[in-house]
Amino acid sequence: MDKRDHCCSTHLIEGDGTFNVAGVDNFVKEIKLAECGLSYAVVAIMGPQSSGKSTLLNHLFGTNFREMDALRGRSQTTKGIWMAHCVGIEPCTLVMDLEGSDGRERGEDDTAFEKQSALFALAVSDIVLINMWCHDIGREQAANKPLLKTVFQVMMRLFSPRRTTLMFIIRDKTRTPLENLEPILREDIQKIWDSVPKPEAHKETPLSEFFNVEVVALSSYEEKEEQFKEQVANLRQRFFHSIAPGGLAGDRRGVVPASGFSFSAQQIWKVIKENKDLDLPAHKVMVASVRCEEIANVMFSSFVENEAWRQLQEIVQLQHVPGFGKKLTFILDACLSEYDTEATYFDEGVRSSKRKQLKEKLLQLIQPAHQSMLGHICSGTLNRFKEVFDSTLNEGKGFAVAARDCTTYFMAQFDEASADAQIGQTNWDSSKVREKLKQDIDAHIAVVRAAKLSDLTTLFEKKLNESLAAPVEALLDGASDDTWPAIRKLLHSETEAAISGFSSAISGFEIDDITKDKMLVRLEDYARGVVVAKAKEEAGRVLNRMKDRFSMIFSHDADSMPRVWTGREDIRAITKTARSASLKLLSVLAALRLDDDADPIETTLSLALVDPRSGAASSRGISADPLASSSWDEVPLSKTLLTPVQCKTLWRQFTDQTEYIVRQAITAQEASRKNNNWLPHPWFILALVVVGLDDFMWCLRNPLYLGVLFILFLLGRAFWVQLDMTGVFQNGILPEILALMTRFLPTVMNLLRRLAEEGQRPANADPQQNPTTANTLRSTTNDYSEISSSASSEVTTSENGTEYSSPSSSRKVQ
Ligand SMILES: Nc1nc2c(ncn2[C@@H]2O[C@H](COP(=O)(O)OP(=O)(O)OP(=O)(O)O)[C@@H](O)[C@H]2O)c(=O)[nH]1
Repeated sequence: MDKRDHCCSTHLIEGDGTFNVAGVDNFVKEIKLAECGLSYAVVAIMGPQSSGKSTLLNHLFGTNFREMDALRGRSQTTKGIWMAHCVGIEPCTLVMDLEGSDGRERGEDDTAFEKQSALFALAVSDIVLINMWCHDIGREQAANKPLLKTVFQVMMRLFSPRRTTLMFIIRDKTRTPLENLEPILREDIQKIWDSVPKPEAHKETPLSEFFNVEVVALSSYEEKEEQFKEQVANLRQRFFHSIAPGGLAGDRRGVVPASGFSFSAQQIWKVIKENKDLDLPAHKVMVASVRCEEIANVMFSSFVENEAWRQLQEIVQLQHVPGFGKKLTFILDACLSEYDTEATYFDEGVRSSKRKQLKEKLLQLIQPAHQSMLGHICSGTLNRFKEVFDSTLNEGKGFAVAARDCTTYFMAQFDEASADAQIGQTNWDSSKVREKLKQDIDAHIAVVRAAKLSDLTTLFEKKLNESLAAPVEALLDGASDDTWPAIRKLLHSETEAAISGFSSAISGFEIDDITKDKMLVRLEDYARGVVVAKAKEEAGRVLNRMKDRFSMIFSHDADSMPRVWTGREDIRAITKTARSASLKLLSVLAALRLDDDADPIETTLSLALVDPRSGAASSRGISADPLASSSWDEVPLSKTLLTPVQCKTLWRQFTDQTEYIVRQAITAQEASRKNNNWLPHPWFILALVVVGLDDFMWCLRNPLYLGVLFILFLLGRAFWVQLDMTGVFQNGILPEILALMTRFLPTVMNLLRRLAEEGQRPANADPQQNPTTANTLRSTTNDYSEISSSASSEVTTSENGTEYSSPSSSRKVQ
């Protein structure tokens, strides 16, 4: 197997100058270089081609660099730069085998790669071994002189922050002791150093400031192998703990952390290839910046993929997660700690700045989850507040106290929960969410408060309605002098009771005095409003009420028994009483009297409607009709239920619509009288008196006389009816006798004509169409014409919106 395929070595830079990125990365992973931090050393070897460099390294570090086969002659075996991991040396030591200088393969003039690789070795290594033949010491044309010159020249382009160890390995040492050779060598080195042109800043800088020069002599491997191996074994000891102070790689300034080695070497080679000066301190910062960025990105990705975080993120979308803050703090801490560990050896400024950026990125990532968590806390707290608040109110606790206690308790609960959700690495402020929760709680309290107060108000209004509406209706229906005092008393007592109950019911709300007074006044107004509404309602149907009352009184006796019209009743007196009672109803409902103020309405109505011929009304005359007005004296419009004009119209409708009842009663009374009258007709009695019983009997015996008497009776009766004698004599006897004389002749003529017509009509003609009969009935009822009014009524709308129906459409009282 090719020894170069061994896993612990790699071709770092190929012969054509290509940096083997993938190979180096694999190599670094293989030897776990990244875990070494700063505890590693890099050794490089330079020297003429085929000078036994690979042989020395393999014996010194246990590597497996390809060595030239001695039998095949001296030719180039190492091309470019190789790197291997030293076996069994602590700390981790990397060794680079450089292509030999002054090689025939590249030609005499091609020294570019030689310079580049020398500069690379100086920039990357802690120890540079310079392999040289013993016989070259002191020689003017020594093979190592151009190499040393190159090393010193390129050193000027390297802003090195540390001293590199230059270890000269003298191969094939002779019998001349090293003590004699070393000064000659150092003198040679100094000469070369002095001959190298330096920049102004380093004109006087001694070689020792840049290099720690060491000299080691080895016997020939080919001729004295045993001695060679022994000397190499001794030399190997010097590479143990080489990074300790005073060791070969003791100056650790500017060392790139092991995890950045690959990148650093790559960048250095890139700069060298571009033939630029190499600013190692700036390079170190650049490497730190790139590597810390890389580490931060890896940490961020691993956080995103972290199973614990993913679960937490998923659950918190749906529900409250107990211990959210602690869990997330732990995951974040682990992530940042890992970053710290990885980036610990890089430049502190760069490291901190990249850590800050990583933390910001992580916090940005987790913030939505934290917000969700606060949202759950907020909504959960609000919901529990609502439940507890409701149950506290149901337990009977005062509203204001319950609201205060619950608010304090649940705000504290929120504070506790939000502290639990707080992430250690942040100082996120939850005050806005807290403020929002407080607003939500206050809004809920306000809504519940308004609802409770509304319920209470409705309850007490309902109670007032129940305790006032029906009793007031009953009181108004029973209209009497005591109606309004009774209503006032009822209103007062019920209002007092409601206010007292309402006051104690709202005491727990801790309402300020002004608002409370307003609420009580509203309740008081409501009670008054119930009475006013009921009074208006009753006023609107006063006509029916009046008719009902009239009908009730007219049709029932003092014992509330239905009347039977026998003829002995005084219909006039009964009618008057019933009308007075109805008028009382009208006067009671004409105005609101809730403030104990007397008014003249009843007197005015009585004088104007029941007894218009007496009192003030008649004395003032027709033009001073007290009801011809739309307002009452001493009664404001606000308290007027029925205006005088409306009362007058209502009264007219009332009398019209009740006239029928009176007529019926009169008819019934007449019929009853007729049925019960057993005396002879007055004419008969008069005839008896005038002609005496004998003559009367004679008349009865003589049919002719009887016929004449009958004709005379019929004529007399006809005259009586035609001349309307009953009505006539009501106006006085003398004037009517004169009037009769003027009407007598036309009446006789009319009578004769009608008798002639009667004689021609069929015997079974309709008796109802007989005007004589009708006139007879009219004359009978004429006595009561003054009671009823013939005024026709019309549809009238009162001020309070009540429609008064015309007699034709209104319901007749039966
Ligand atoms: N004289 C002498 N020859 C040696 C010594 N060590 C090794 N050699 C021989 O030198 C030859 C070259 O050996 P390498 O180790 O391949 O030399 P190198 O410097 O690595 O060669 P390149 O990689 O091609 O530059 C081999 O034949 C070795 O046997 C030594 O100490 N003295």
